[in-house]
Amino acid sequence: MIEAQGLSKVYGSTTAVDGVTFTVRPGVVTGFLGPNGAGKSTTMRMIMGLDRPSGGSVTVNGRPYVRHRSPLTEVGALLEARAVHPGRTARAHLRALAATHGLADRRVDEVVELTGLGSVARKRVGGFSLGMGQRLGIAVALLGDPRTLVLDEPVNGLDPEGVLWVRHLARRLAAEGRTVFLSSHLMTEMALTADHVIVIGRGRILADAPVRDVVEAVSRRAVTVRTPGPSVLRSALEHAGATITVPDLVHDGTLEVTGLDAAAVGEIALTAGVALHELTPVASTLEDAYLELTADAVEYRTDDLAAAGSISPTTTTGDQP
Ligand SMILES: Nc1ncnc2c1ncn2[C@@H]1O[C@H](COP(=O)(O)OP(=O)(O)OP(=O)(O)O)[C@@H](O)[C@H]1O
Repeated sequence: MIEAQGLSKVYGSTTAVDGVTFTVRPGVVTGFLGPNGAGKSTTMRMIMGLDRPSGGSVTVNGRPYVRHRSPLTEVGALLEARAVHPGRTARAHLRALAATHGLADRRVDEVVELTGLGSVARKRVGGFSLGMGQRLGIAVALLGDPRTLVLDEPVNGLDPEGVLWVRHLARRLAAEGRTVFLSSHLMTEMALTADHVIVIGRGRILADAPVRDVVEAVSRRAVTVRTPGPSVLRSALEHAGATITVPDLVHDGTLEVTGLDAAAVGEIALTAGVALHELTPVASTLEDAYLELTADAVEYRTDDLAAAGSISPTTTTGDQP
């Protein structure tokens, strides 16, 4: 379990992380999504005790990272810019780490096997591809058989087979009851891997909810409707507070409506006495939801989604620059 409470990090005039509060629970894969510079890596570094918070706190399995006596067996991490001596072999690197943490060499063999590094374990790390480097980083994270895993962009640089491998690994580790927190900017990948997502933008939490709720909150609010009476329907819908995002461009009576779900649009059409030839909720993906969440003013989007669905925003108020 990872618990952040009012966690902040300020670098000079940049507020990288702005008072975030969230809990990452065991038994599920939690995705950490956000555009570049959103504060994901900074948050993960604070979880791992590599950056000192400017405010608030974060604990792993009930304690700050630095207060764990054997942190490697408590939490394993893959963070960006991992420093590995390029002249060392992967196995030597893992054995050195294992030795300093009192772990048996047998565990090194296990993680080499688990991460598919068998064929390159005796090669120098300096010659590794990005993908092999990622696998080695994941091997390090798994070395202490930790209850909690923090993986920053674990699929970065992996080929499709590697991406699939990370997905299965993350799901298996969560199914074993571990806490799995992984960041990505690949929305589609996250939709397939994560059960729950925390979306961050400009250092603030934009959504903290099960993946399906984030997607539903967006899809519920976009509907395609086709009618022989578009102008009557349009004014009735606008009167009810909807926005017509795509007007009847090809003059076949098709409108795209946001702000109301399909049921509400159907009822308004009935009241207005307009026939409908089509009424289709627009299927959304996590990518749509994510783009919508991160596109606009933070507070508006957070409140809006919370009102539309069961998403509980962690951010409250505050002026966004
Ligand atoms: N050591 C540092 N010194 C100064 N500013 C920093 C430092 N680390 C991060 N920042 C700034 O803090 C903000 C958040 O950066 P962070 O790397 O946490 O974002 P991110 O979500 O991980 O983005 P990315 O996906 O690009 O890695 C950015 O504006 C970044 O420039």
